[in-house]
Amino acid sequence: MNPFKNLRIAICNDHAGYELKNKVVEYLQDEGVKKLKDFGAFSAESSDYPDYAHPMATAIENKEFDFGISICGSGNGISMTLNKHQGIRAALCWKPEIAALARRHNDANILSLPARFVSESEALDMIFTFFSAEFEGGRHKTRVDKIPC
Ligand SMILES: O=C(CO)[C@H](O)[C@H](O)[C@H](O)COP(=O)(O)O
Repeated sequence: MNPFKNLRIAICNDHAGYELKNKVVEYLQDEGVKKLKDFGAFSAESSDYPDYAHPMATAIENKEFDFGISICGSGNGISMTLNKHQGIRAALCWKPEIAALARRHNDANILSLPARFVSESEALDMIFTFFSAEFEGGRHKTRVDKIPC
Protein backbone atom coordinates (compact mmCIF):
# COMPACT_ATOMS: atom_id res chain seq x y z
CA MET A 1 0.00 0.00 0.00
CA ASN A 2 1.23 3.49 -0.86
CA PRO A 3 0.71 5.76 2.18
CA PHE A 4 1.62 8.93 0.26
CA LYS A 5 -0.78 9.08 -2.65
CA ASN A 6 -3.58 10.97 -0.86
CA LEU A 7 -1.35 13.17 1.27
CA ARG A 8 -0.36 16.82 1.09
CA ILE A 9 3.08 17.03 2.66
CA ALA A 10 5.19 20.09 3.51
CA ILE A 11 8.93 19.91 4.12
CA CYS A 12 11.48 22.28 5.64
CA ASN A 13 15.11 22.17 6.67
CA ASP A 14 18.18 24.25 7.44
CA HIS A 15 21.63 23.99 5.83
CA ALA A 16 22.41 20.82 7.82
CA GLY A 17 19.28 19.16 6.48
CA TYR A 18 19.58 20.37 2.89
CA GLU A 19 21.20 17.30 1.37
CA LEU A 20 18.88 14.83 3.09
CA LYS A 21 15.86 17.01 2.23
CA ASN A 22 16.71 16.67 -1.46
CA LYS A 23 16.76 12.87 -1.14
CA VAL A 24 13.45 12.93 0.70
CA VAL A 25 11.82 15.16 -1.93
CA GLU A 26 13.03 12.80 -4.67
CA TYR A 27 11.66 9.81 -2.74
CA LEU A 28 8.24 11.39 -2.15
CA GLN A 29 7.94 12.48 -5.78
CA ASP A 30 8.84 8.97 -6.95
CA GLU A 31 6.19 7.58 -4.60
CA GLY A 32 3.57 9.88 -6.17
CA VAL A 33 2.70 12.06 -3.18
CA LYS A 34 -0.47 14.08 -3.87
CA LYS A 35 1.03 17.51 -3.05
CA LEU A 36 4.50 18.47 -1.87
CA LYS A 37 5.83 21.92 -0.97
CA ASP A 38 9.44 22.62 -0.09
CA PHE A 39 9.63 25.58 2.33
CA GLY A 40 13.45 25.71 2.14
CA ALA A 41 16.25 26.19 2.94
CA PHE A 42 17.31 25.84 -0.66
CA SER A 43 21.07 25.54 -0.20
CA ALA A 44 23.70 24.15 2.17
CA GLU A 45 24.82 27.68 3.09
CA SER A 46 24.45 28.46 6.78
CA SER A 47 20.86 29.43 7.60
CA ASP A 48 18.47 29.78 10.55
CA TYR A 49 15.86 27.00 10.89
CA PRO A 50 13.07 29.27 12.32
CA ASP A 51 12.97 31.14 8.99
CA TYR A 52 11.66 27.95 7.33
CA ALA A 53 9.92 26.22 10.22
CA HIS A 54 7.48 29.02 11.11
CA PRO A 55 6.02 29.43 7.58
CA MET A 56 5.61 25.65 7.24
CA ALA A 57 3.91 25.38 10.64
CA THR A 58 1.49 28.17 9.71
CA ALA A 59 0.62 26.46 6.42
CA ILE A 60 -0.12 23.20 8.27
CA GLU A 61 -2.19 25.05 10.88
CA ASN A 62 -4.12 26.64 7.99
CA LYS A 63 -4.87 23.11 6.66
CA GLU A 64 -2.97 23.66 3.42
CA PHE A 65 -1.07 20.43 4.20
CA ASP A 66 -1.89 17.26 6.11
CA PHE A 67 1.61 16.63 7.44
CA GLY A 68 5.15 17.97 7.50
CA ILE A 69 8.69 16.71 7.56
CA SER A 70 11.41 18.86 9.16
CA ILE A 71 15.14 18.28 8.99
CA CYS A 72 18.03 19.99 10.75
CA GLY A 73 21.35 18.76 12.15
CA SER A 74 20.09 17.29 15.43
CA GLY A 75 16.38 17.75 14.72
CA ASN A 76 16.00 19.66 17.97
CA GLY A 77 16.05 23.33 16.96
CA ILE A 78 13.55 22.89 14.16
CA SER A 79 11.22 20.78 16.37
CA MET A 80 11.34 23.34 19.17
CA THR A 81 10.35 26.06 16.72
CA LEU A 82 7.51 24.07 15.16
CA ASN A 83 6.10 23.05 18.53
CA LYS A 84 5.57 26.72 19.46
CA HIS A 85 2.55 26.54 17.13
CA GLN A 86 -0.74 25.39 18.69
CA GLY A 87 -1.74 23.15 15.80
CA ILE A 88 1.61 21.38 15.56
CA ARG A 89 2.90 18.19 17.13
CA ALA A 90 6.42 17.72 15.78
CA ALA A 91 8.15 14.51 16.86
CA LEU A 92 11.92 14.11 16.73
CA CYS A 93 12.59 10.54 15.58
CA TRP A 94 15.72 8.48 15.07
CA LYS A 95 14.39 4.96 14.45
CA PRO A 96 11.31 3.56 12.70
CA GLU A 97 9.69 2.23 15.90
CA ILE A 98 9.72 5.73 17.40
CA ALA A 99 8.38 7.21 14.16
CA ALA A 100 5.46 4.74 14.25
CA LEU A 101 4.73 5.53 17.91
CA ALA A 102 4.79 9.24 17.15
CA ARG A 103 1.77 8.67 14.92
CA ARG A 104 0.05 5.89 16.87
CA HIS A 105 0.31 7.42 20.34
CA ASN A 106 1.02 11.13 19.83
CA ASP A 107 -0.87 11.92 16.62
CA ALA A 108 2.26 13.74 15.45
CA ASN A 109 1.70 15.82 12.35
CA ILE A 110 5.36 16.56 11.68
CA LEU A 111 8.18 14.04 11.50
CA SER A 112 11.42 15.72 12.53
CA LEU A 113 14.69 14.12 11.43
CA PRO A 114 18.28 14.64 12.66
CA ALA A 115 20.25 14.73 9.39
CA ARG A 116 23.64 14.49 11.09
CA PHE A 117 22.71 11.33 13.00
CA VAL A 118 20.74 9.16 10.57
CA SER A 119 21.58 7.70 7.17
CA GLU A 120 19.48 8.33 4.08
CA SER A 121 18.04 4.83 4.23
CA GLU A 122 17.21 5.17 7.94
CA ALA A 123 15.45 8.46 7.18
CA LEU A 124 13.43 6.96 4.32
CA ASP A 125 12.48 3.97 6.50
CA MET A 126 11.23 6.35 9.17
CA ILE A 127 9.24 8.33 6.62
CA PHE A 128 7.55 5.20 5.28
CA THR A 129 6.80 3.96 8.80
CA PHE A 130 5.49 7.31 10.04
CA PHE A 131 3.10 7.78 7.13
CA SER A 132 1.95 4.14 7.24
CA ALA A 133 0.92 4.34 10.90
CA GLU A 134 -2.40 5.67 12.22
CA PHE A 135 -3.36 7.42 15.44
CA GLU A 136 -4.92 4.91 17.84
CA GLY A 137 -7.08 7.45 19.71
CA GLY A 138 -8.61 6.25 23.01
CA ARG A 139 -6.39 6.95 26.01
CA HIS A 140 -3.86 8.57 23.70
CA LYS A 141 -6.44 11.09 22.49
CA THR A 142 -7.21 12.05 26.10
CA ARG A 143 -3.51 12.78 26.61
CA VAL A 144 -2.94 14.56 23.32
CA ASP A 145 -5.99 16.76 24.02
CA LYS A 146 -4.31 17.88 27.27
CA ILE A 147 -1.12 19.08 25.53
CA PRO A 148 -2.14 22.67 24.53
CA CYS A 149 -1.54 25.32 27.18
O1 LIG B 1 19.41 23.75 15.60
C1 LIG B 1 19.97 22.71 15.54
C2 LIG B 1 20.24 22.03 16.76
O2 LIG B 1 19.07 21.97 17.45
C3 LIG B 1 20.33 22.08 14.30
O3 LIG B 1 20.94 20.85 14.50
C4 LIG B 1 21.22 22.95 13.42
O4 LIG B 1 21.19 22.27 12.22
C5 LIG B 1 22.63 23.09 13.93
O5 LIG B 1 22.66 23.76 15.15
C6 LIG B 1 23.47 23.78 12.90
O6 LIG B 1 24.78 23.93 13.35
P1 LIG B 1 25.92 24.66 12.54
O7 LIG B 1 27.14 24.52 13.39
O8 LIG B 1 25.49 26.09 12.37
O9 LIG B 1 26.04 23.97 11.22
